Amino acid sequence: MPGSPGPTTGTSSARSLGQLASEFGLEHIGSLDGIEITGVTLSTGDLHPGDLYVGVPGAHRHGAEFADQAREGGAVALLTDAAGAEIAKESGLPVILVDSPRAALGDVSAWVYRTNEHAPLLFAVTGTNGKTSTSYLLEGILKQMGLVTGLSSTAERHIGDLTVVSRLTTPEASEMHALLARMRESEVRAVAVEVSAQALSRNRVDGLVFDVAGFTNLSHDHLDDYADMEEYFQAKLPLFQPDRAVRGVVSLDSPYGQRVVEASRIPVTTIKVVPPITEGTDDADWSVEILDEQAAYTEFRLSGPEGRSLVTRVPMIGWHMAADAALAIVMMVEGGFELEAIGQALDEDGGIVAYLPGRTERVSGDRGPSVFVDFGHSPDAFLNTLKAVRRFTPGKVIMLFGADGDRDTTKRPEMARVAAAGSDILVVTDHHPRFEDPETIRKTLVDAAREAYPEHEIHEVSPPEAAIRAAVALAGEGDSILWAGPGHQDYRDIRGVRTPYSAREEARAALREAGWAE
Ligand SMILES: CC(=O)N[C@H]1[C@@H](OP(=O)(O)OP(=O)(O)OC[C@H]2O[C@@H](n3ccc(=O)[nH]c3=O)[C@H](O)[C@@H]2O)O[C@H](CO)[C@@H](O)[C@@H]1O[C@H](C)C(=O)N[C@@H](C)C(=O)N[C@H](CCC(=O)O)C(=O)O
Repeated sequence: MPGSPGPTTGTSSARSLGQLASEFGLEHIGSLDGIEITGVTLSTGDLHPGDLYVGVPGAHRHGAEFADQAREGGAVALLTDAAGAEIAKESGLPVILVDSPRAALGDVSAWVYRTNEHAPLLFAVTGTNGKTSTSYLLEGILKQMGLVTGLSSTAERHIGDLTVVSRLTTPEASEMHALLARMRESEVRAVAVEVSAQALSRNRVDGLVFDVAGFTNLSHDHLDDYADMEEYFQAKLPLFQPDRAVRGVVSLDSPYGQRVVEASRIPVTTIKVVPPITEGTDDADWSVEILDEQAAYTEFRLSGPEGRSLVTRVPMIGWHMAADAALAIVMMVEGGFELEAIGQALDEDGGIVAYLPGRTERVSGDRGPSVFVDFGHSPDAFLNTLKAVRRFTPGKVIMLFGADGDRDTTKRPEMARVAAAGSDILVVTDHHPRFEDPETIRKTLVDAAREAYPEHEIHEVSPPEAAIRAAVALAGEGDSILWAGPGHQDYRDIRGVRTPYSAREEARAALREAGWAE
């Protein structure tokens, strides 16, 4: 079942529905006598027999409309609001009433799954860019320290060595707690969780208190969901309050970092790259100095209080990846690990060992142009990745990208301008058009780039299969192609249909066809 962590296997025993109602002081309709629940879900798509189905009023439908389907799938009760109870009154399911099912979901799930009994060390990472990278790097370094780890990220969820597909960056609270219960059964000791602003706005991490919360940066994104940057910024702040995290590590590399520090009500440690990326920020507790940038790795020195320091390598390109790795290390230090022990473990392996699917992932071999596939889809992400690629590219930098349909449209012109400014050649193509006309999206991008850089070489090629082949045909030995946007994803959303598609596979095929790879 995609996205579902699956049922727990029994070490988390069933809980009495009557006890749940009395524990939370909740009213109910129908008898709860003898009813046992083994899980919680708010989606019939993720339902397991024995679940409590939570009927949430959604953007499109009230979840209670699916109560019959839930009962047929094995749900033993419904938790919903008064409107939901009215909708589901013929379902035959006993109903527990709450004012806001979404707001109740986290605490109820934590109780059902006993999440806070023997909880692993919990790390949360938030920010516009670098959430996935920092989470994977945390997981990688924790593994190098010999721990059994868990991961919840945009790309994948990991329970030890088992991989579960991700649908949302941060799963709904019921799925999150079920995931943590599975992790406990697998004796996971430390978990890295990517926390989106949407997750904080929609109660998806309720019922959890993270040991350490990390902030990467904030820049233009998600203005389809938030009225402006200020509202988007404010959505991040609840993570840095005592009911959500014990301590925080905040990067000062974006101007918003300083404001996160000021608004936090938990002890916060700061980190920043030197020389600074953002002028005028305070000195940070920890600093990151980039020592060497190569196509295969970035080497950096991390220096902190009391003369502590380490030098290591992250197997990714760009200062921003070193910043993410350093943030992960300082989060571990705040989580109780000794910097010296971390340094020793990394030295034994020649640096950090982590594979980040579709994060400036090099898909080319030794011959021909270097080709990188990246997930970055904001102006800031484009800027950093293009700078990194430029640094080790002796020849031309070709930027291939498109923009998301039915998502923040205001960032498109800036994406195009940044893409043109940092490249020698632009190839504009399609990404997920969703319900928008792909040609119109491409036109916005091409027009914005042309207006800002009239002399720039721009090609408009659709579909992306043809665009990557066009980019490869324009490239030679010593050149680089950066394909920004699709990253790890294995589909394209075209008019609501997820068509199987992998940019990484397409890029490899294009290189083979051009004779650059076997
Ligand atoms: C805007 C938003 O967050 N929407 C989420 C919301 O959908 P919705 O309110 O439209 O739900 P609905 O279709 O009205 O259905 C109402 C309820 O009925 C249930 N239902 C519905 C149909 C059915 O057959 N069975 C069923 O049980 C649904 O699970 C839901 O609980 O509840 C759904 C169920 O959990 C989510 O899948 C859905 O996320 C959608 C897919 C989404 O795209 N969310 C984005 C905005 C998001 O959260 N993005 C961030 C991105 C972060 C980043 O890029 O950094 C993320 O964390 O992923």
